[in-house]
Amino acid sequence: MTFLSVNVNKIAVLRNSRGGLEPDVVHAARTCLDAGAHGITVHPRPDARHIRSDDVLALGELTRERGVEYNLEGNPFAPARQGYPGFIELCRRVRPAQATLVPDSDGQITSDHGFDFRRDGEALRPLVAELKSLGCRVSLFADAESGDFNVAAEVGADRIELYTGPYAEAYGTPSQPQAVARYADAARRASAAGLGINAGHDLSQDNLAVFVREVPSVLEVSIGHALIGEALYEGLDATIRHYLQILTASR
Ligand SMILES: CC(=O)[C@@H](O)[C@H](O)COP(=O)(O)O
Ligand SMILES: NCC(=O)COP(=O)(O)O
Repeated sequence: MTFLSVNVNKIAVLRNSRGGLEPDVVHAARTCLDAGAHGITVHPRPDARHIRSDDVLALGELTRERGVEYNLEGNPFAPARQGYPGFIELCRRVRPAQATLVPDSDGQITSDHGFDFRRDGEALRPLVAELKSLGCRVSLFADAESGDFNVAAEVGADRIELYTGPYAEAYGTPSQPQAVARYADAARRASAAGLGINAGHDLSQDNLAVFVREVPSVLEVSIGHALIGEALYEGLDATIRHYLQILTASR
């Protein structure tokens, strides 16, 4: 079964909009895990617009206590600044089970592309090596169109995370079949290069079933934005259970 890692960034967006401690990111993450989610994802950004360093540490403790996967995502090249020690330093402090490296620029609204492995490979190599020495599985954010998964494998990555924004955009439109075919092809090429496959960005209860049914070997999806929105209507516990039903039925 494809694992569900719940991204709780959006809980922190709501909390930060007023200051204070509510809604509580750790409480929300615990509720997701109680409902059966396999892990927790966060993607702290240097501007600390949502998840902050203290959240990263607190969720590290929760996931360790619960024995579940912690997936820390972020840009390893963004410099440290006041309140943000840098992505690799956060990984040194919490040693997440999985570190997902994402090439986003500071101030970007959200992630919108994967690595150019030919251009970025040599810069990634020592970072991947350090993360692996910390005990992290390393995943690299990737576009389905990338032709260079062999380079990602060669610099030491264990997995790629397919950036599913374009799939979500194509879903329900006449270009859905071509989009699905592109992702299925990407997954086959990445598997052939020896990489495991994760996927994420703008996945939802609407578009998830087709993705996991048609794209082979997806080990994990990380989902946040749509899921937290859906939880406003359905409740967090019920929403997680619906996602798990979708993933179980698509096995
Ligand atoms: C890499 C990825 O697709 C997600 O981590 C996404 O970028 C979430 O980040 P935001 O919640 O800041 O949009
Ligand atoms: N890696 C993708 C992720 O964590 C969640 O992305 P989204 O569902 O918030 O778009």
